[in-house]
Amino acid sequence: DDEKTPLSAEVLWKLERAGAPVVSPDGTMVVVPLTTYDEDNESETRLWLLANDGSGAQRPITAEGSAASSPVFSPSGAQLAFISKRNEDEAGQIYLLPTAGPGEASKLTDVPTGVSGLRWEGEYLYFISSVWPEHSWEEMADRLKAEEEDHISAFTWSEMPYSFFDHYLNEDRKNHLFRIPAAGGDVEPVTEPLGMAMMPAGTGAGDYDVSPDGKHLAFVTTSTPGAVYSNGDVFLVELGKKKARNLTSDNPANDYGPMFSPDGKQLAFARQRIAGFYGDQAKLMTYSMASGDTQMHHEDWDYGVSGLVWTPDSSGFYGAIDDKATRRVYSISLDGNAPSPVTKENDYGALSIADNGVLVAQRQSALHPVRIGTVDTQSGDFNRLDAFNDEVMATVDAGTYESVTYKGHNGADIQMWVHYPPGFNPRKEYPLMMLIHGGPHGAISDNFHYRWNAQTFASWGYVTAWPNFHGSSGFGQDFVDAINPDWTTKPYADVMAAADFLAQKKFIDEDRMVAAGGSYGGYLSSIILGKENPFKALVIHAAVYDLYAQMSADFAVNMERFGPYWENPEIYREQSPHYYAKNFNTPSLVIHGQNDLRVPVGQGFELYRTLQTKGVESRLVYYPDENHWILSRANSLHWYGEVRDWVSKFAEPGGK
Ligand SMILES: CC(=O)N[C@@H](C)C(=O)N[C@@H](C)C(=O)O
Repeated sequence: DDEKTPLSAEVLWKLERAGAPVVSPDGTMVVVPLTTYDEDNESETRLWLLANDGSGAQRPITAEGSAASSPVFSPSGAQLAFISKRNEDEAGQIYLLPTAGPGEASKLTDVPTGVSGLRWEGEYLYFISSVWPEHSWEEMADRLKAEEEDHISAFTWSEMPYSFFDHYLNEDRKNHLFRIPAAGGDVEPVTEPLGMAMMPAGTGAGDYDVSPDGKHLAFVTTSTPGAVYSNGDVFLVELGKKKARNLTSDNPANDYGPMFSPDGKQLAFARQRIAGFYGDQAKLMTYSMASGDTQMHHEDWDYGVSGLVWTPDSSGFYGAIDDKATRRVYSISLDGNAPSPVTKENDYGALSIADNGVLVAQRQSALHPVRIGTVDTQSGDFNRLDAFNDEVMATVDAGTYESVTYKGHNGADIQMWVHYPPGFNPRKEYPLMMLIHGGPHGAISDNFHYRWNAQTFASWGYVTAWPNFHGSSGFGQDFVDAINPDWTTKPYADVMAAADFLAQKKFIDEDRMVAAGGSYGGYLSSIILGKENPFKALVIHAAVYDLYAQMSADFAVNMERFGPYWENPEIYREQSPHYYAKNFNTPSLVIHGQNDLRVPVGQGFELYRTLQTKGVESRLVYYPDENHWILSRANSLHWYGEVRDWVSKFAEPGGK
């Protein structure tokens, strides 16, 4: 169709990105944050109200020019609270808006350190703020101002952790929970009087809950504050009392996600059992508020629990479950019956449930961005409520894709998504772009990726492939853990077998094959660089290239679980890509962001310098203002351009 355009990187940035929806208590309204991007590299998030009454009505409810996020309904549904930084605000504050019609948002808080992790429980709005303990708000405001004026940029640390993903942590400030009456009044500290802070980084509304009668607080924090490796535990306290009880002290690994049942009788949470292994499948736990008994449910179910919401009758949950390269809604009861899938294909997430059981979710696929709708919990049907992006997507000439299964390491079945370019002609021969996912303990689901969009790569004239190699999640715990501590052997064999499998297809030109990966995918790409491989070029983004240097990251691969390199050197010696530099000879595009604290940038420079020293054709793309991910519009378009130029140079695009 001449009128249509491919799903180019430019088109990706025209799309509006819908965040997590929240449904009103009566199920009639859904509020969703929607982020748009403009050509000046600016973004804006506004809240949209979608009617769940069959009318299709939808409208923005927050002002243009004022970012808004984290919507929560009041228990009656008459009001909506959200976080926004507007007018004279120095940091994000709580704003309130009536849901019944047009109205101005009114400001509720004036917290100099800002608010996050918002929940509305009974009469109160609860929130998290990163504060200097035992300081008044006035003192903190003065301190912030003084910091701005003293021009000292140094951080100092005497304990761990010191960084998280893309920012350094200020050790003097702690994450604490506060509450304020929704009707207005003073902010009251909740966790400070307990002498316990919340997790030092990445903490949010999912890390605490208040019982329906407003009497108890459950929250997650580390039971090893200041330690190199933290152990998240669930603590319970009667609000107003000074001592919180650790409900999970018997478990050496993380317990998280506390959620009181609607009848208040049980506290659910998720449990991992292997310390230092983020890929450990989480098990569903309940703690009885009456008896104090803790129970694990569905121990033998070979899936991890995630995205849980309680059913209104407190009999069980719905969850968004990573399931063989899809993410499905499952019904998970507490009556002993096995969990059962509600939806079939694609990728569902961000579940929100109304008091009457209306279940709202995001749904996406490789061919369409996130949509918002209700899920019929009997039939699994999705009833879409939004019309976001329909106009733009109607102009897109997308290719097709399919799930295939091939034989990987030792003949094991490996699932792989294969994407074909628009106008694909199986009688022609196409170049292959092999994509290697990160983690490694995640999976490529049937979802719409903005940073690594397989259809965008395909639209350049490549067949693209995403194998879910050994170590990927959603295919059972043994499959996940099959690559520990040896990160190399099986995934490398799986990727080679994927290339072989595709090279045998008549539509693949085996002289035009390239591979690209980020993070762990960059690790495996650098391993491939040091081994025999069929690729004409590699793209190596934010690579874990030096397992020893990875020790300085916020994720010191394998160290906690299998011991540090000075105790078990062979693990790291065998598997660190930098040790195979002698064999490097595949042209490589190396990409890294300065603010990447998950895989610190030195590793990108180390790899580039090694390639240059060895005279291997290579190019370094360095983003001084990006993190592990390339997030700004201009830099992302640049990234896609660099990747396209590099792969095109070594594997000419298009069918021949
Ligand atoms: C656990 C983790 O963050 N691992 C990184 C090395 C990684 O591979 N990250 C992936 C998921 C990414 O794309 O950020």
